[in-house]
Amino acid sequence: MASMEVLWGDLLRHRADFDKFHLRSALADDPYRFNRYSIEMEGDLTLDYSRHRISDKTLLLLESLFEQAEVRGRFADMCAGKIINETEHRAVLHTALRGGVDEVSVNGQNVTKDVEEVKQRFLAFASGVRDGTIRSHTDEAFTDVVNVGIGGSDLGPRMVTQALKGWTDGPNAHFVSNVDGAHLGDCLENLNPATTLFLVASKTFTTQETMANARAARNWIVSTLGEDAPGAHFAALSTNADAVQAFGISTERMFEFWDWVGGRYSVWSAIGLPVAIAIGPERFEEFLSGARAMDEHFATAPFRANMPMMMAALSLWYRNIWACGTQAILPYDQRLENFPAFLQQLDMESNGKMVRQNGKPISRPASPVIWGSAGTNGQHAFYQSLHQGADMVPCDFLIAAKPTDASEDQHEMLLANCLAQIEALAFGRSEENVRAQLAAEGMSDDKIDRIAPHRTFAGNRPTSLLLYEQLTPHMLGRLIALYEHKVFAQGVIWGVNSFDQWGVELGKVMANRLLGSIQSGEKGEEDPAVFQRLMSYRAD
Ligand SMILES: O=P(O)(O)OC[C@H]1O[C@H](O)[C@H](O)[C@@H](O)[C@@H]1O
Repeated sequence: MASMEVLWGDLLRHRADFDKFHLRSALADDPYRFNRYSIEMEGDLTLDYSRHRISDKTLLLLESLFEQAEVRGRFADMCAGKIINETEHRAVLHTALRGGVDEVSVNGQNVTKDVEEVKQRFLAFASGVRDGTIRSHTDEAFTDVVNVGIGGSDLGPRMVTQALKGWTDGPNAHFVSNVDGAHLGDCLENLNPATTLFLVASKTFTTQETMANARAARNWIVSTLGEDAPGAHFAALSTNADAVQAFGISTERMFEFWDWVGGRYSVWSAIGLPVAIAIGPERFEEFLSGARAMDEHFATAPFRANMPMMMAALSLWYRNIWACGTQAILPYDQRLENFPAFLQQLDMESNGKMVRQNGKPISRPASPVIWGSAGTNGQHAFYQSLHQGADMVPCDFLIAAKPTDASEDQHEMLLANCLAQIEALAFGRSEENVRAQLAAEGMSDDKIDRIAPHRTFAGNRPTSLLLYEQLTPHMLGRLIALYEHKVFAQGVIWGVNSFDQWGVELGKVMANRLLGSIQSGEKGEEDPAVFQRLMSYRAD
């Protein structure tokens, strides 16, 4: 089989086959393009990738790349608990958190058994909070739950809780992450301390922002309910039992997870407790089962029928062969408005690297910038540039056929807008067509010459569509795992370690040093030149 570099060379040369390609004719000339370039799973989830600058040959070359990199074998290694996170010497086992897997052990730890035990504990806690048997210091049922965490200890549970609002029947959920005191302050403004439960979510239990917010929350409870109150008003989700106890939360109120769960992959662990409180244990199990179904699909479906592999392949094609620096995530679902932010961490923290697992530089750029927002809002903001800007931005559109509980007529408008955008991006509008229309409207030739270039859309802009029946817990579990595996497959092809994040350390260390300087007012040798100006503004 050809080596990876030969395959990359073949792909680069193959790009020239698209010099005269346009999606307008590709779609119009081939009535079977959707049938050939779409994948359906479980009868209610479709990936339509027919609007891409690809041919069968593209897919054959990309498939060879996946085979050569042994993506499937690497995934099997991951699920078996091998130490694939080499720089931190850790296994990567978020797949074991979904349950229903063969027994896995890591360094003598029976992972499957521990996962099940902790899950039963945190789901029982969720039930107790929901039915009011777990009560506050003042012997009341909790009305509000505040998750205090950041990064993976915030983005996942925040996004999932909002996405599943249609399935929520627990206390009100709130999420506080930013070290900016306004975040916690604004959240607590309308809450009653007597009926508010805090979940301190931190894998390490040392993160500056989370610990600062947790201390402030504790002070709020003590100042309103007294010194004895925090025990009833706090629980911890963490891997660090000592730090949890030092903070004053008892081990009965601590729900643990393990170092083989990366922060951005942790919503399936005890970090999912706020989700379980919001939707209940049964629906939380359905959420897990969705992810498990996608794990099985990724492990077993052939390349052309494998959604995560196809999405990874298309993303590689545009990133490395077409030099697209960004990719947009556009959910036509207001409740998925935090999905792009969640995927930013998943993709960019996993693959935003320039060094391979073996320490050597990568020969081509890895993770693109991931960005986006909910449709239709984005249409009235940045879509102008998607249609007529200089950069080609491959986009993922997501939409449910049926709304969860929005009105049907407005959902029809949402559907129409979503389909209209993918068509407009693919087909564009030719100058000839624009000229004909302007002439029919009675515009003079002179004016048409001036206006037509502005109203012409080049089109040929690639999009994927993820179309699903409804955003149920099971469906959301599948969608998240789909992107997890997409990111994994790309990481394998680029040869990076997708499971460390050393790039976030330096800023943290420097912030700690600067905090000392800001508190004392004395500039240290390494502090920035602007420091004195900052202090002069603070003094006024
Ligand atoms: O859960 P914690 O230990 O508080 O970490 C929270 C977050 O902070 C770090 O800086 C990492 O970049 C993230 O991957 C992590 O999710």
